[in-house]
Amino acid sequence: MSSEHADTNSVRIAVVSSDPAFRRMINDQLSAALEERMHQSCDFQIFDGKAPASFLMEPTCALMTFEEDSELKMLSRLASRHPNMLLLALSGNGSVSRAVAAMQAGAHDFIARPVSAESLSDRLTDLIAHHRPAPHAEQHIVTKANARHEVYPANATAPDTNTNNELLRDFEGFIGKSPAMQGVYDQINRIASSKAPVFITGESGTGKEVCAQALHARSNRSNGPFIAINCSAIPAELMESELFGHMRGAFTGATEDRKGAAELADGGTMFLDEIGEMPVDLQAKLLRLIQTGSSRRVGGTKEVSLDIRFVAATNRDPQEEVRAGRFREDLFYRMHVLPIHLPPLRERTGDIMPLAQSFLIQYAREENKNFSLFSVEAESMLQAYRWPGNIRQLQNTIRRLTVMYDGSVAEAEHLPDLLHSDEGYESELNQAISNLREIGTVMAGNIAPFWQQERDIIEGALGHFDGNISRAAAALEISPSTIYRKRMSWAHKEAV
Ligand SMILES: Nc1ncnc2c1ncn2[C@@H]1O[C@H](COP(=O)(O)OP(=O)(O)OP(=O)(O)O)[C@@H](O)[C@H]1O
Repeated sequence: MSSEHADTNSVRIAVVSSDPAFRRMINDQLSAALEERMHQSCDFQIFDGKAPASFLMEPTCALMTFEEDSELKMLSRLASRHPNMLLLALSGNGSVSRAVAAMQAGAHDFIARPVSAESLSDRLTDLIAHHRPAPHAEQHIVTKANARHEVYPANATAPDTNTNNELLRDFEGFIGKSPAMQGVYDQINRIASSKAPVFITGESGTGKEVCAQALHARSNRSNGPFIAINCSAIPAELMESELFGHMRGAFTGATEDRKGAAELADGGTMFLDEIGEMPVDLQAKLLRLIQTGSSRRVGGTKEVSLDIRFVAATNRDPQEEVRAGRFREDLFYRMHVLPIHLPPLRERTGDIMPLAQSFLIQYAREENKNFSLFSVEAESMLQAYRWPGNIRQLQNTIRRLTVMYDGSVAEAEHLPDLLHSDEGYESELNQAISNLREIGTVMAGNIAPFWQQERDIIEGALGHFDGNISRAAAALEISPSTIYRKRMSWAHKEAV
């Protein structure tokens, strides 16, 4: 495994497998065999079943087990997102059709399992030595160097050349330079080297997993393992053995001794995603691990001392979960030492376009499309929308657009109906009105009709932006069509 002193030339290898025995083989045998064979240190990152949303630093190679047809999608996503990464698929079903399916999904090689650490390390050494990354030949990626020579259609805005290449991230996998995110990066920098637990909160899709990986990458244990456990994805009855491992015979089906996530994370970081979903009795055992730094396998008697940095995340209100008895109070206070909150996208609207632009370029490349820009109208709509599903929703919106349509400019009509509707705007207005009522500031006769006040606000914004409807709409976080519609209704009101 990666030593604490691994040099910067280490070979980065990602492992994605829901099979604990395979993960254990990698940890216990492959890493040493490979380092010996390659005469180079190797950094392993191990993921339990679900391929990560993104890597902080692209691995040279990824090993992925796939036993179900449904996993092919994940394989093909990994392959298309990381065209330069060597991708090795392994399956217990060594049939020709399985191998063909893997290669068609983008794997560079296919290996039937079981496979010994020695043959796997021989094969890997050979593949890595001969792997030539695909050149980044797609010309629709505008780089800083050639951006000045691009000609943009009249109704489109030139992309920010600092953000339109998905390889350009602002901070360890994050895109976004808003003051709110600068604050997050600053916090990550300040706390990364501490061993104290970190507790990340934030709505779904705000980047909590990206944040956990950034903390690991900036820590002095970045050469150690990063083990991610999604507590909502593991059945309750398997969770204890997933976390702590088990001894042979500990329960039906435990046919051999097995390390759990805790032992695998020794020397590195353990990310407990959706920690509030962990069964309460297991939370007590996790607390003990955090407090004592020692762990015992299910059915075992021996305690092992471990050196782990814990990072937990939840998209719920943890204090509310404590009140409801779903989250142990003692565990909450033990984990809640260094809190980080990821702000929702609607509170950092300045990040919307850099993110959208980067996703557009990335997905256009994956889908073999030419999209490279947004029209001014599309941009206004993206900026005006409130993105309740945050960055994940923005990502999905842009992916859908690149799959469904063609062209080089992403237009307003390529965006889903949701973004065209005024629903969000209307409900906010209603909320504002009821707030006003509540604080008793509405005094009949002493205040102008609502439509006139609304007109003053909108006309004020238009004046500020020299009559530019798109920019005024974006600033007011409403769609341009709302402004057109309101203007018609005021004309009508004034005429009567
Ligand atoms: N600032 C960002 N820049 C680029 N991509 C981001 C950013 N934030 C999030 N993402 C991407 O958005 C998607 C969702 O992020 P992530 O899984 O980290 O969110 P999450 O908060 O952990 O969500 P959940 O609570 O639903 O698990 C991922 O594909 C991630 O790579």
